Amino acid sequence: MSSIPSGLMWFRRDLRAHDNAALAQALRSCERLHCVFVFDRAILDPLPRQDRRVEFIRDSLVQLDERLRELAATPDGGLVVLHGDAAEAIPRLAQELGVQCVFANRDDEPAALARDERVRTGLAGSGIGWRDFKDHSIFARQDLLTRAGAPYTVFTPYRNAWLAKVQAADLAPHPAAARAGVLAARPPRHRHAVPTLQDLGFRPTNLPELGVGCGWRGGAARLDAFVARIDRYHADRDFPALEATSGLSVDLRFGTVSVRELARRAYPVAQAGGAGAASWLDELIWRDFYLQILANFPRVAPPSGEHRSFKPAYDAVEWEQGPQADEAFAAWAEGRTGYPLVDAAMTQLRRTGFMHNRLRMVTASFLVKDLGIDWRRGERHFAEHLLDYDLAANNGGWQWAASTGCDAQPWFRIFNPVTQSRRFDAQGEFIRRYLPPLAGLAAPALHAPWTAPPLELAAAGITLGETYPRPIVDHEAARARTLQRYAVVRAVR
Ligand SMILES: Cc1cc2nc3c(=O)[nH]c(=O)nc-3n(C[C@H](O)[C@H](O)[C@H](O)COP(=O)(O)OP(=O)(O)OC[C@H]3O[C@@H](n4cnc5c(N)ncnc54)[C@H](O)[C@@H]3O)c2cc1C
Repeated sequence: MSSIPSGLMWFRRDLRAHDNAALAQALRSCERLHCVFVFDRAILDPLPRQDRRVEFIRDSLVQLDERLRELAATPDGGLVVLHGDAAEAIPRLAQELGVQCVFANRDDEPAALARDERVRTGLAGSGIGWRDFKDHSIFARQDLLTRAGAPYTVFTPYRNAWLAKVQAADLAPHPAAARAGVLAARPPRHRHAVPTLQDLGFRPTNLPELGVGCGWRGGAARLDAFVARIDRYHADRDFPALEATSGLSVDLRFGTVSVRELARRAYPVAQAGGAGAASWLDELIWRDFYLQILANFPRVAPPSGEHRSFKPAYDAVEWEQGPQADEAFAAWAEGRTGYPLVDAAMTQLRRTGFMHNRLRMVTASFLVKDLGIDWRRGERHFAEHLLDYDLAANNGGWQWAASTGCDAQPWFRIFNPVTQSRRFDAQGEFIRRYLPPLAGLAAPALHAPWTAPPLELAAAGITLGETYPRPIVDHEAARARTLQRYAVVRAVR
C-alpha cells in the first residue's frame, strides 16, 4: 500500500488529526510521515497585533501537536511549526527532511491557490511531488454541474442536486489511527513547543473570556452541545437572543471539525423527517454553494484588486463617498446608528468576533441600503473582525445582502431595521445584552427609541443624542434613495 518512503503532511485550514482526508491518504501512502504547520508571514504580517483568529489557530495547534504525538506514540513525534513565508518554507523543509511528496487539503481561495502554485513549482524544482485532496467541503469545484455542464449560480437547484448526489462514500470518515505508526519523530532542530503568541509578535485577546474553546476539543464539545438541540434549529435559528445555532462556523473555518462528520450527524436525521436537522443541513449546503461560487467565479474576489459584483451590471451602482459617508460608515462600525438592533449587532461583532446570521443580513442591508455605502467596505470590515471569517461565505453573504450576487431577489428587497427588530428580538433581550444604556426601555419603544414618548425615555434614563444616538438616517427616505441608486442597473442590463 505504501509506496512513498517519506512524505510531509502540511496542515492549513484542517487543524485536526481525525477524519482528515490528506492526512489519512498520506499515512496510507508513506512509510514515514512528517507533519508541519506554517504561520505564514504573508497572512500574519498585515494583521493588527491582537487578533482572535491567530490566538484560535495557535491554541488549536497545541492540541493538534499533542494529538499527533499521542498517535505517533513518542514525545519526539508531533508537529513541526514554522513562522515564515509558506511558499518558501515548505519546499525548504521538504528538501531538508528528504521527503518525496507533500500532502495537503485543498484551499480554493484565490490567494491560497496562488501560494500553492508557488509551492508546487518550488517542490518540482527539487523533484518532490505534491498531492492535494478535497476535505473542506462535501462537494467542491465542478463536482456538481447543471445539465448544461455549467456551475450552479442559484442556491435551490444546487441544493436539490447536492441532495440527489450525496452518497455514504461522500460522508465517510478518513481515519488516521490504524496507520499512525508511520508518523515520524521530528528532527532534533524542530523539536520545539508551538510558539507562543508573543513569539509570533501578537498579544492575547479576550478569546478565553468569551468561552470559545479552541482546537478539535472545542469543536467536538460545540458539536455535541448542538446535536442535543438540533431538533429546534429550524424554529429558533433566527432569534439572536437564543443559543439556537451551532456556533461551529469557526471550526469549519479552521478545520477543527470535519464537515463530513457534521453532515453524517445531520443527514440521517433529516432523511428521517427531522425538520431541525434538514434546515441545518441546508446551511452546510449553503456553505458548499458559496465555496463552489468562489472556485468557479474567482473574479468576485481576486487576491489583489477590488472584489467584483457577481452580476457585473451592479458594478455600475454609485455609492456614497466623502466625509459624510465616512462618518456614516464609522457610526455603523461602532454601533451608533440610532437603530438599536443594528447597534447591538455591531457591538456583538466588536466584543466577541461573532455575529448572528440574521444580524449579519440586517447590518449588511443597513450599510448598503440605508446608508448607500459600497458593500465592499462592509465586507472588509467583517473580514477584519469575524472570528469565523471565510472569504467565500462572507463575499457571498455581502453580495446577497447588496443584491449584487447569486440568488439575489430583485433590487427592491430592503430590510426594515425596526421591523426586523420587532420580529426577531421582540422583547429586546438581545438589544439589552449589548446596549446597556437602553436597558431600562421596554419593547416596543426599544426597537425605535425616537418614537417613544419623552416621559418614557426620561423614566428609562435616556436622553436621545446624549445617552443614545438619534437615528442617523430616516429609513423610508433612504429606501427611496436606494431604489433610485439601483435603477441604474436596469439601464445597464
Ligand atoms: C453578510 C454576511 C457575511 C457572512 N460572513 C460569513 C463568514 O465570514 N464566515 C462564515 O462562516 N459565515 C458567514 N456568513 C454566514 C452565516 O452568517 C454564518 O456562517 C453563521 O452565522 C455562523 O454561525 P453558526 O456556526 O452558529 O451557524 P449555523 O446556523 O449553525 O450553521 C451551520 C454552518 O453552516 C454554514 N452556514 C450557515 N449559514 C451560511 C450562509 N448563509 N452562507 C454560508 N455558510 C453558511 C456555516 O459554516 C455554519 O457554521 C455570513 C452571512 C452574511 C449574511
